[in-house]
Amino acid sequence: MTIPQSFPPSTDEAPAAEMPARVTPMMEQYLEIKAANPGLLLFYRMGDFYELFFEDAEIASKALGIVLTKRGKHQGMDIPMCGVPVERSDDYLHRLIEAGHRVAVCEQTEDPAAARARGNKSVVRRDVVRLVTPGTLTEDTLLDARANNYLLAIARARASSGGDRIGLAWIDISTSEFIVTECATGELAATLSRINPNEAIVTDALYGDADLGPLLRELPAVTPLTRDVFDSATAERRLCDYFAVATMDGLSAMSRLEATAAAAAVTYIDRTQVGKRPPLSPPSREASGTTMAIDPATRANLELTRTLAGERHGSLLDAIDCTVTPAGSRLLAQRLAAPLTDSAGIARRLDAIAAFVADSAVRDDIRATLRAAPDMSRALARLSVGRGGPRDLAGLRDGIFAADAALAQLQRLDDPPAEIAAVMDALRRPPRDLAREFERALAEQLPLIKRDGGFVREGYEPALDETRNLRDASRLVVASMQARYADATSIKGLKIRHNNVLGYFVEVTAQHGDKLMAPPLNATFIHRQTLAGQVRFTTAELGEIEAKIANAGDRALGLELEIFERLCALAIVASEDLRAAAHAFAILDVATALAKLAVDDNYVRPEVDTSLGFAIEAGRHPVVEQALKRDGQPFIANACNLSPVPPPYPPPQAGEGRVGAGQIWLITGPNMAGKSTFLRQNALIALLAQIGSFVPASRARIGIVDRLFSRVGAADDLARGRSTFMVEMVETAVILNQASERSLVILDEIGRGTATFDGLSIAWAAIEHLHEANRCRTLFATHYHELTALSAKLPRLFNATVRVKEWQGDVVFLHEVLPGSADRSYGIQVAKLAGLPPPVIARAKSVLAKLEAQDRGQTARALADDLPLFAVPSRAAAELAPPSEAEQLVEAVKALHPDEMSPREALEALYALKAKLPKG
Ligand SMILES: Nc1ncnc2c1ncn2[C@@H]1O[C@H](COP(=O)(O)OP(=O)(O)OP(=O)(O)O)[C@@H](O)[C@H]1O
Repeated sequence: MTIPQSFPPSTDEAPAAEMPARVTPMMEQYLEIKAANPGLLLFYRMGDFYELFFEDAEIASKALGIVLTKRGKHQGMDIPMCGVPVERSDDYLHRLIEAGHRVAVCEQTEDPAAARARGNKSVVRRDVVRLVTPGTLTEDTLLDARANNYLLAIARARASSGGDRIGLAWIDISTSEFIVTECATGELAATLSRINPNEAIVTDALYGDADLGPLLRELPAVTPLTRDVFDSATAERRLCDYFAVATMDGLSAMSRLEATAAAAAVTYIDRTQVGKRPPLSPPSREASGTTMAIDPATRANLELTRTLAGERHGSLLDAIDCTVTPAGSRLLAQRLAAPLTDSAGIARRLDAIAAFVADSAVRDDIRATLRAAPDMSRALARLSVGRGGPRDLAGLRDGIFAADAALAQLQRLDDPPAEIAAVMDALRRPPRDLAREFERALAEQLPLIKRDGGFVREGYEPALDETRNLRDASRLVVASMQARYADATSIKGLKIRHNNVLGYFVEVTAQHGDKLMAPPLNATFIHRQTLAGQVRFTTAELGEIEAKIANAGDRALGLELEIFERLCALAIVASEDLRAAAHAFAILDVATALAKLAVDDNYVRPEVDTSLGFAIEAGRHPVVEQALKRDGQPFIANACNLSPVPPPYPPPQAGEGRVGAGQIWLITGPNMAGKSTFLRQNALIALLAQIGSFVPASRARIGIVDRLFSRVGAADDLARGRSTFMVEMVETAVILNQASERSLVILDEIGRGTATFDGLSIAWAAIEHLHEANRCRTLFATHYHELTALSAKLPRLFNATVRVKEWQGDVVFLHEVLPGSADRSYGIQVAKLAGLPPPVIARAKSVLAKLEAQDRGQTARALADDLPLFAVPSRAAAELAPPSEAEQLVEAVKALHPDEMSPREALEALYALKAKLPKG
């Protein structure tokens, strides 16, 4: 929008007259504030409304579906305007934020009377009190209770070892969590999809970067900022300032790059909260490699937190989420997004679940306690930025009492494992006096917002009781006045009512109106308003009593607000202890929920160690099993063994001798037999084991998986100009280039998106590469039965198939995974089941018969004999050839980002480049 520099005039806040010649003081103020907040919609407070003008009004009216009106003119043109009532502004804000907008909320910061006192033409002072952006929300109404709301700052720097490094800092101000980490640029996509931020901030230069820019612009909201926000030289100072400490050393160990991102995040929070600093936990550092790396495609394909259609229902998270509190649900989502790679950490979580599996009585009692406990961390965050209400104080009170209840219940556990012992310590922290004080202070029924008053309990503060009595006594006087007036005028239906515009008034029906307006009654009753059915009056006596009531009411509210601030301050002093207890509740919720899931759905404790093993007995798919159960269908459990050495317990249906040696399972089988389900269930079991959950199997031994890759399902990515096949190949390339021995790879029908022979050849070569170069644990499902010939040459390749039965020309799916290979796909039978017209089925059968006459299998067997299987170029060899000096120089220049460098950094870079030149 272009902001008009000169404006039609007016003398006050009344709507501008048609075609005035000067800028109104109010519009002048509006334009100044608008110019100071570029890129944001301005909610400009006028009485009970937030008004929007010009292009803001056009955008908001369209996004919110509200009426666009006009107010005065500018340069002969109407000024578009729309408004939202302050009372319901949260709802409108929510919709604007969802639609990707950011909003500056501008309030009146003085009483209109004070403005009038300054002179006729004075405009009420207004200031922006807050910028509402997707990553900096605190209100319950604006937040999803079950999901974290992260603001992520992303900083980039050149590492001393060469290549770029990325520093990341993410904060949920509604819960105070603050985490930092570093990664290589190649890991950014996986890291972003793990953090799943609601808003990211980056430098202008990074936003425009040819490589990383597109990745960033895929996030739900990205705000590019000027370089100073990401200035590494001032980062430490800004962080110290925020945390009010002399040095960050005592709070958190961070790299310079992490500190740069962290400082950018707190600077942005400072800006958006306009001076109110939400308390944040000191940044906790996430060391790289401590979580399982899962790239965005795998995350999406495995439908971890959302299905491919974008629904929570049907995702793994939805299937395993038995938590009873929003904070527990958030923690479970966090854990699922970042499975651990440290077996001790996993064991700690599993121990806690095991304790609650063993003691169902304690588990059920804890869950009942948690169900009634409020979301303390979000209540606390709202109170600390001045947006809390009486119910938030009550939330903290109830939370502390719930901590006592939970502690008593946990003490019934015989020998609490480490995680539960830590939870118990945290639950002891919040000061009990605080809860007792809140208990004494707060009334039974609490209003949502403090300005409504009435939340302080009678008897808590004598001065407040006195003022309230005065106010209530005056109200009684009004009641008796009504009776007296009715008597004196002989109008039975005379009422004294109240509204915000007129205050107290006498109301009679239209038929009695004339009587009060005629002598002698008109000496007492002063006409105020005539409506269709009623006439309204006031009297001098009523005016007086109204003033008394208003004064007493104002005084009472003032006292209540003072008490509120006092209580709020007490809570803030105890905020660290309260947050610790809130987090302990979340841990307890997750542990008891996963224990309940384990018991209800018959999950077992996995054995997770540092080996490269992978042996699942009677594994099931957690989501498909639940869906089948709802329909009364059983899920057929299947074993899987990808361990490099024979395990002590061979899977029940395994073939002779070969199972233990197989690292790649090549699964062939008819359509609809359950290949994809089998692939995914094994990946999900590994994932569940590493978040520290029991798993759907009768036994599972899993050597830590460092990266999980999947290539399943196919969808185009038209937005990025990629066809289905291209997407498939890009994802396959990532796997072949990056999977290591510790990775777990699942590949479903590689190569099916192209011509048969191209597809078969690609699948063939990919398996050889996985076997020889990647050497990772792999599940590979395919309809190319020719690939099974590879097992003759690849010693760690094992053929498995999903069994079906043919019955009267139809196919019956048994869903059993067995050693061996399928001889056919039964595609035509499945097509028949799907309802393809009989002539098409008949024709397909005859075409198939002809095609099968030309035996492709023979060619494949010959290929398996011929191919130089071990000629896969080793990565080490490729890495050995050192780059030339010229290549090194070019790489070094390419890696420079002049827009992100200070003059000093630029000079240093220049020296470094010069030093790289060949001597002489
Ligand atoms: N182990 C199982 N027990 C019971 N039902 C199963 C099992 N595995 C799969 N199913 C059912 O069979 C359906 C098809 O499974 P899936 O999609 O895994 O088959 P597929 O072999 O990959 O098929 P296609 O080759 O056509 O992609 C599933 O939706 C599920 O309802």
